[in-house]
Amino acid sequence: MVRSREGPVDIVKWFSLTTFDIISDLAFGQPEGCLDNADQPWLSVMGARAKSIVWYQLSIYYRAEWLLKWIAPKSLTAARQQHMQMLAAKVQRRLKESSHTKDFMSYILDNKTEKLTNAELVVMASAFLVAGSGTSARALSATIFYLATNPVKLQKAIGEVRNTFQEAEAITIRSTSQLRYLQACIDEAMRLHPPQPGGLPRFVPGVGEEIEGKFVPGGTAVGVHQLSSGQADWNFSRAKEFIPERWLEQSPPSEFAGDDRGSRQPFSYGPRNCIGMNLAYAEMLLIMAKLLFAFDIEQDEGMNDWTSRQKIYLTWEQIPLLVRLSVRG
Ligand code: HEM
Repeated sequence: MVRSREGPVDIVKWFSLTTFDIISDLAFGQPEGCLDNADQPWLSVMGARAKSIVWYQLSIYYRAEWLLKWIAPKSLTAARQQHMQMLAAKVQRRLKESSHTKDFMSYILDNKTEKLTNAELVVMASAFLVAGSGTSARALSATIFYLATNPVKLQKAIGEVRNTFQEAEAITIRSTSQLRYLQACIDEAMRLHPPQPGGLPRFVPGVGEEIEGKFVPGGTAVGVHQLSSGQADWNFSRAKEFIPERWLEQSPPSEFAGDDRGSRQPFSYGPRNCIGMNLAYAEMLLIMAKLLFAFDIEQDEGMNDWTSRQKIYLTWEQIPLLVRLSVRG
């Protein structure tokens, strides 16, 4: 674990390294060793790959994929290619060395009814690694940001963890499921700063459908913009404030009883929503509980506008969030 005796640490980077190692281990039976080698290429390549997606979307929208190789910045195209090569190498390594424990790949490879080609396995690897690491790291970073900028809530979350556990070894996936306040902090952070901030498009089927009282013709792409719906005053009371309590049952019903909780769906909704949601909560609660148990946390100067400074390229641009961690007194 990182200590900031030498100064602040970029918590975005350390969460990203942690979640990448976890998903790599679960999916491929091979932790990538990112926490021991913070300068490995995976994170930078994945960041550049995310940025390159806007060029693909643009060219698809205008039906001009052939233009891509001229308009997309070369560095982004190169990062995308490097990412695919690294994924292909990872898949090959896993195919050569069968895993001692059951990983996600075991189930895919054991499936004899639908055998996947190498190319399909690489795309599947990409889905697991990209969907399963950056998203959780983003939610964790946002939770730390909002806690560090709201010291009263931070103390409440720390209190819950330290009163529940007397020793670090007792902090497990099973035992952290009882941390209601911490879970509410994560939910509130994902409301204000959803890891997938945009509206994931879906096409209206057939000739069209009525949506919210308006007819929308078939073939139209529709979606609910998560960042906007999470922060809309008509969905949430005191919408711009970080108030984890709104996610907890309260009696008598609080001022948040009228919140439209369903308007916020960070894991999407319906048959193609996130298959990793339960895993994500388990992983986030475990990481966050261990961090708050062991460290006192303070935000570094100049970080107050962290959320408003970053751009969105399908997902958030990765800019550092500097915090000071000191071993609890
Ligand atoms: C806070 C953490 C996470 C968030 C906010 C999140 C969010 C999402 C969202 C919004 C989608 C729908 C994407 C779309 O419709 O295009 C999705 C899909 C998916 N997620 Fe997650 N995710 C998280 C963690 C994970 C984890 C840990 C895994 C690990 C396995 C994972 C695996 C997937 C996969 C494989 C899909 C595609 C499902 C499908 O197409 O049927 N996610 N996720």
